[in-house]
Amino acid sequence: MTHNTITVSGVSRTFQGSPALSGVDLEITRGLTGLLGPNGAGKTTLQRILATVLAPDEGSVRILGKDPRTAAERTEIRRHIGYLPQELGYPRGFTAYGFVDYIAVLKGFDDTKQRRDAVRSALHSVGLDALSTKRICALSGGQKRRVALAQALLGAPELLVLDEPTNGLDPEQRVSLRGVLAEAGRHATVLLATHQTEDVAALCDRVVVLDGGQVRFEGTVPGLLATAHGRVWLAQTADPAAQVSWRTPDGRYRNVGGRAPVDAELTDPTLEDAYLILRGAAARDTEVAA
Ligand SMILES: Nc1ncnc2c1ncn2[C@@H]1O[C@H](COP(=O)(O)OP(=O)(O)OP(=O)(O)O)[C@@H](O)[C@H]1O
Repeated sequence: MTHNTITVSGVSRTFQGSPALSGVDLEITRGLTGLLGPNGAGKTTLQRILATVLAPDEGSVRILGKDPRTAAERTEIRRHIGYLPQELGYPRGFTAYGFVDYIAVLKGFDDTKQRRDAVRSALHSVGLDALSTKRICALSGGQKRRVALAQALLGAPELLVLDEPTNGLDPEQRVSLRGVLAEAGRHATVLLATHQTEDVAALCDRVVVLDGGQVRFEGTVPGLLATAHGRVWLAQTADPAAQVSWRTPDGRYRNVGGRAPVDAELTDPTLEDAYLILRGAAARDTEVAA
């Protein structure tokens, strides 16, 4: 195990008697790992544990070679983490620059010049140079999200825990942020929770799918895609054999999952298809178990 690796062993976490995570085992290595799953799957709970803001009820994690249960090691981990929570509150009156600079002070950037350079670089990387002196309350939702991402990127941390970083961004911004995240993934361990399967397909080496607090898939993006090969077909009608179907702009139906008819016109699956098929299998397993 290198120091860039995150190891999650038998982690469970319950809220008011309901399990949010149940016996999660994972290894997350350097590069970009996508974290997919439906609403309530446990993605945010897992990310909060990895960001050391929440402790598991059971199991343990090792983050960058350290154990967050020990105060000194937890502090050391926090020095090397950039965390973008799902929601971030901003103190009233701050400009974008002022807020990111404030976080830089809290993160312990002692040298003034280095701190200013780091703040400017983080704001530049999310395309906010021109808006850096604007008050955050006057920014749009997507612009605020970019301020939040800038504070996570400060100082090029070894571990980036990002909860839906591209949420609310317009297509140009999403694509431009892919460049930032891809660059970060060259040097850091990045865990990217998202509902955007296209972002995972475009960016990530590996993918984890959580559902009902359990790991449903852990592997490479091509590995997840391969599970859908031969299971997506086009037809003139919605095929009852499919798990889901929808009408495409050319008038034909895209049928996903289930068993393709023998003479079906198969088409290449997307990561979204593979994810939907996996979700369907999870739903069937739950029905059988009930
Ligand atoms: N602080 C909390 N108090 C009570 N229940 C919680 C808390 N945090 C999470 N939960 C519950 O734990 C489960 C997992 O929630 P979590 O936010 O981790 O899911 P998620 O995969 O991030 O969902 P989403 O995609 O909607 O953000 C949900 O049932 C949620 O209601």
